[in-house]
Amino acid sequence: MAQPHQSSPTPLHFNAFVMNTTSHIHHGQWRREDAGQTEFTDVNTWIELAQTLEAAKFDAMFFADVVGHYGDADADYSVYVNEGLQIPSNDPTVLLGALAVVTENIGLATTSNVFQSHPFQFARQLSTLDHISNGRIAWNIVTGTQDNGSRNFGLPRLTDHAERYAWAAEYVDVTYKLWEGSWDEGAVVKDREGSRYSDPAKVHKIRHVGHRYTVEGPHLPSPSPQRTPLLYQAGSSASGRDFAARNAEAVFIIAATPEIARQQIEDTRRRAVEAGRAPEDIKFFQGLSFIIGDTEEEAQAKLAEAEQFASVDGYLAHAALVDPDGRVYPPDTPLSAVDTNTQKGFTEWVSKAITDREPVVADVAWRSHRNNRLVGTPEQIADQLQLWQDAGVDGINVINWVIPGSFEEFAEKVLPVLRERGLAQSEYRPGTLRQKLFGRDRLPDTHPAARYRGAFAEASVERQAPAAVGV
Ligand SMILES: Cc1cc2nc3c(=O)[nH]c(=O)nc-3n(C[C@H](O)[C@H](O)[C@H](O)COP(=O)(O)O)c2cc1C
Repeated sequence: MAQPHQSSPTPLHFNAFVMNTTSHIHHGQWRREDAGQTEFTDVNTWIELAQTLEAAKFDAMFFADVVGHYGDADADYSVYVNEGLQIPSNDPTVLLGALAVVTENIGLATTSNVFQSHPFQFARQLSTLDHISNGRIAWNIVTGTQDNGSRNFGLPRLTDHAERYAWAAEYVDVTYKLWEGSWDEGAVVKDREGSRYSDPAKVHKIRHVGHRYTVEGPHLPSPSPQRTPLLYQAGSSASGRDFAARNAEAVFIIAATPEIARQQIEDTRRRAVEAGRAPEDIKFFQGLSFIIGDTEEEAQAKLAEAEQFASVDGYLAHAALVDPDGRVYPPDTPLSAVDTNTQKGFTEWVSKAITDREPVVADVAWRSHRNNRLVGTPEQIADQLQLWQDAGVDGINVINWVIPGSFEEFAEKVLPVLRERGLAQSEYRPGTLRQKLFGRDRLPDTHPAARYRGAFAEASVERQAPAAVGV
C-alpha cells in the first residue's frame, strides 16, 4: 500500500530505455505484430519515437549498447542470431546525431565501453554531439561483460573485474582532461579584425601519460555547452558502486525490490560523500517495465499475452553466466557456487532477493523477466512508483516490450495520473540536460573532473615564453 504523500511531491524523471537492435531486454516480443523494433535500421523508427517521447516530456532517451554477444562458451552463438538478441545491432552514438537535429529538449544518452574507442577520439565524438544537440548528451560508462566483445578489440578475453574499473578510471581521466582542462572559458574569440579565431594562451595540451594511454592534446573541439557530457554508470558490484560514487551523475540500477534499491542507493551515496561529493550529486534511475490495463482484468490479459511471446531461450542466453573456463553454468547451479567475472553485481543482488531457498542460475534469467515489471491500472502503477521514490529512486528507466507501443501507452495512461500527483513533469526546464536535471550546465567543483579546470594553463604559458623572446 502506498504511503501518505508529502505536501509537495518531487517529480520523478523518466528515461526511455532502448537499444539500436531488435531484441534488447524482453526477448521474443519482437514476434508480436505491433513490434516496431524489427525496423530498427530505419532511422524514422527512432525519429518518430524521439518526437513521441519529447511530446510526452520524457527526460531522456537512453541507448544501451554492447560490442559483441553474450556467453559465447563453445563458440555457439546461434541462439543470439535466431533471437535477434542484440545482433544485428547498429551504433547508438552515430544515431544520436540524427536524433539531435529533430528534437529540442529530450536528453540523448549513449553507452560506450572503455575498450571500444580510444578516449581522444571518443571525447571528440561526444563534444561534437553535445554541440549539435545544444548540450543534451549523456554517456553511460561501461566496462564490458562479454568475452566475445573483448575479443573483437584484440583482447584475449574479458579483462578481470577489478582491472576493468582501473582501466575505466584512467579512461575517464583522459576525457576529463580534454573536456575540462584543454580549453579555458573564452578561448574562442572569433576576432576578425585581429585575425585570431581562438586565443592560444587559453588552449592547452594535456600531455597525459598513463598506464594505458598517452595523449598529448589539445582537445580538438572547443568546449560544448556541457563540456563533460552528463555521466551515467550502471555497475552494481562494490567496485562498480565505488566508481559510480566518484564519477557518475546518474546511476542506472535494476534492483529487485524497493528495499534493495534503498540499500544500493544509500551505499553509493555514502561512498560519494567519502569521495568528497554531495549525496544529491547522483540521481538513481531504476529500470522497470509496465503492463498497463484500464482494469486489473485487462492488465492480467495483457500480461498473459506478453508471457506467451516470452522466449525462455532468449532470457537464459542473455543472462549467460560463464565459469572461469567460459562454460555456461547449468540452470540448477546454486548461485553460491558461481564464480563469474561478468555479472558479479547482478548475481549478488539476485542472491539477496531470494531468501526462502537456495538461489540458482535460472533465477537470474527469470528475475529479468518477472521482476522489475509493474502490472496493473495506471493508479496502481502510480502507487508502486511512489514506493520506489520513497526508497530513494529519482527516476525510472522505462523498459519496453514493443516500440513504440510501450512508450505510447505509458505516456497516454500513466503519465497523466502521475502528473495529477505531482510525480511527473508537465514541461521541460530550459537549457542543457545537466541544467534540466541539476540546475547547472557544468559539473560541480566537487567532481573529480573539475580539478583539471585551468590545470594546464601554466605549462602552456611557459612553453610560449621562449617564442615570445625570439620575436
Ligand atoms: C541496469 C544495467 C544496465 C547496463 N547496461 C549496459 C550496457 O548497455 N552495456 C554494457 O556493456 N553493460 C551494461 N551493463 C553492465 C554494467 O555496466 C557493468 O559492466 C556490469 O554490471 C558489471 O559490473 P558490476 O560487476 O560492477 O555490476 C549494465 C548493467 C546494469 C546493472
